[in-house]
Amino acid sequence: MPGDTLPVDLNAAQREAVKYLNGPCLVLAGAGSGKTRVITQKIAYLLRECGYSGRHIVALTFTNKAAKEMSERIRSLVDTRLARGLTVCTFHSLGVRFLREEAEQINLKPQFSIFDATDALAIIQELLATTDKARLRAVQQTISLWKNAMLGPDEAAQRALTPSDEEAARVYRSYEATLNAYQAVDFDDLVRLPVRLLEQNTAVRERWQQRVQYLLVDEYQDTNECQYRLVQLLTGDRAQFTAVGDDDQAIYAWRGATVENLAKLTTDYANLKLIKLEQNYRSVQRILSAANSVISHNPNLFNKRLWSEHGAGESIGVKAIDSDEAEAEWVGLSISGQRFDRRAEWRDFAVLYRSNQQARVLEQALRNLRIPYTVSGGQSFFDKAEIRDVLAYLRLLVNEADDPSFIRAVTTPRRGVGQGTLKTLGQFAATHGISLFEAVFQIGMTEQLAPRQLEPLETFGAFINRIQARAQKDGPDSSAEILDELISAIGYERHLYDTLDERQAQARWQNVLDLLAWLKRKAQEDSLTVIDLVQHVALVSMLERHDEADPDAVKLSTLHASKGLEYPHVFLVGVEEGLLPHMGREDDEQVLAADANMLAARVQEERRLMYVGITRAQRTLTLSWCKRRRRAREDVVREPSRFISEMGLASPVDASPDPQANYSPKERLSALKSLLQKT
Ligand SMILES: Nc1ncnc2c1ncn2[C@@H]1O[C@H](COP(=O)(O)OP(=O)(O)OP(=O)(O)O)[C@@H](O)[C@H]1O
Ligand SMILES: [Mg+2]
Repeated sequence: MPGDTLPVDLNAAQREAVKYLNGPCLVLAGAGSGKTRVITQKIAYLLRECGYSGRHIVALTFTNKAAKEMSERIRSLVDTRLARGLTVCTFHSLGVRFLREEAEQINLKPQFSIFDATDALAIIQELLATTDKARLRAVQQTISLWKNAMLGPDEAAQRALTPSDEEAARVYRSYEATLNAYQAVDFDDLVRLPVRLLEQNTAVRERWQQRVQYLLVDEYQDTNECQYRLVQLLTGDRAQFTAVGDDDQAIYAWRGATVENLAKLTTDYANLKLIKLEQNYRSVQRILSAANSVISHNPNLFNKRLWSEHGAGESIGVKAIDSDEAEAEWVGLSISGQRFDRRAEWRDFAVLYRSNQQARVLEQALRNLRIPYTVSGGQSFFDKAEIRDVLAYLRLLVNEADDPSFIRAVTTPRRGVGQGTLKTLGQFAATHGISLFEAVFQIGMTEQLAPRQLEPLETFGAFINRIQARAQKDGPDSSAEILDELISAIGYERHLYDTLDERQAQARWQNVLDLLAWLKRKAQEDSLTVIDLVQHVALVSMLERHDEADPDAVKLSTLHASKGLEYPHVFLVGVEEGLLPHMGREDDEQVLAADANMLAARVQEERRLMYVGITRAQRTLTLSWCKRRRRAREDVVREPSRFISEMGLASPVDASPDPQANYSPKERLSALKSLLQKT
């Protein structure tokens, strides 16, 4: 029998959740109630007390960062030896591992490429032959929703009712064929393909069910249909799993996630153990009350109310400011002042916002004030041109069939391969059903290209082959060396200085160096070969930036990316109608205005996002909204968000928690001076 050496810092309900092993278990509870803690402690319990081997436990988190934090936490709780083989990762990373092992079963090479949203959009653009961004994105979104609902091109075509869905269904078919030709999968496939294989192939299913003896899922409310199926298939009839979630924090409906998955568990598993947690360990009571008050305006599936022993805390501040620039500066000054007054660290502060576009002014203001900061959830580092350039080479090394990477690599830096050459090469490849890279070695025999066209192609081919041979032969120890060799052989630094002004070239080269340093560190830490690295990178680019180290810096983050995290002091900026709740672009606004149900659903999802934001705060929360904001080069008049009045604050407008926060810079400076004199 397992002993009872659970740590004392679990309450009765948490303990029950940790120790429950008689089948499926759902922990349903509000923010900060220790759901994630239940998962970590349960893994430790399984390893230490119940004789589970790490190899048989899989824990799924929502982001790579959350996975990393969870692994570290577990390693601090149990002996490294015990945790060996343990899998803590995102659904998508698990999908990559699965597909690499099972690739042959679905006619995929284990070195398949993973296409991110930008790659996918480029393919759709080519197929649709339009540059209308809104239309492209709509098609992409529709395909993605179909994939997540496990609908293939045929089924999609059958169900398509509107002309735009019919168009999307046509594109879907060619899109699949294109991915196939490139030996590539997109993000949705990382879950969809494993599900399909597990459903169709009994031997594979039994093997995986043997392997996954206990499964844990964090942030369960944001799983989609496909992810739900994966959980079911991996755990089989034994259904040994624990899912934790909070329906009030479901913020990914727009990506096909469905909170109904929570309710569905209760119907699919008659023996489901449902555990609720009610004590919040994160925030002071005022913050919790505000969160409870806002979310009570939504209809919900499960009723829950949180309480905290942390005391009332300071009152929540709401600041109205003239413009977004003034708001950013005010936030920066307040943080500096509070850091001093509260003897806090920079890392104790987070600034959260609804939309990525808000980051730019905030970054500018913090830079001006010399406040260190990191940004997460922003425009991905991996979307920068220089990063995509370098990664194209790596992707091509790993998967020769990746034509988009071939084109990018062979033309950057310029090496005398022009559009005409590429076109001839493309036609040759298409006629023979081979990749562009293969075509390089075969087209020479046909005299379709002049010698001066052929020569740079062949040189390029030989160069890639040479490095490829090393990458395939050498183990993780050589990853760093191979990377260095590749970058210097490409001559990328010189290319940047040749094509850009010095300042830009310098900035971009620095990004490349950062990428290399990060790749090398990853290779070393996790003992990854160049091939492993490339697939790893594709996943990181999905949600988060490469901010793995935790420097003492203020955290700037979108609300979406702040999920699951906590900070002593939170500034929630831009709390305005139109921005939070977000109504999207103008065309979106019109669509919403015409459809009451859609509008209501949107506002509810935005309200949950507001709830997520409020509940990130441990000790203080300050909101701000701007009377005017720049929108597409125009100043637009704004109103405070309805969510502010829904918080039920005593005197909502301009009630600042910290009287000093209302000081002008000059006043603040003198306040600081006087404080300095006193101490
Ligand atoms: N029993 C406990 N005793 C003391 N502290 C606890 C306890 N349970 C959780 N905590 C702490 O409370 C905070 C919130 O816990 P955790 O992050 O696990 O909550 P959560 O329910 O996952 O929140 P979210 O919904 O935001 O993801 C953490 O700092 C955690 O260490
Ligand atoms: Mg959590």
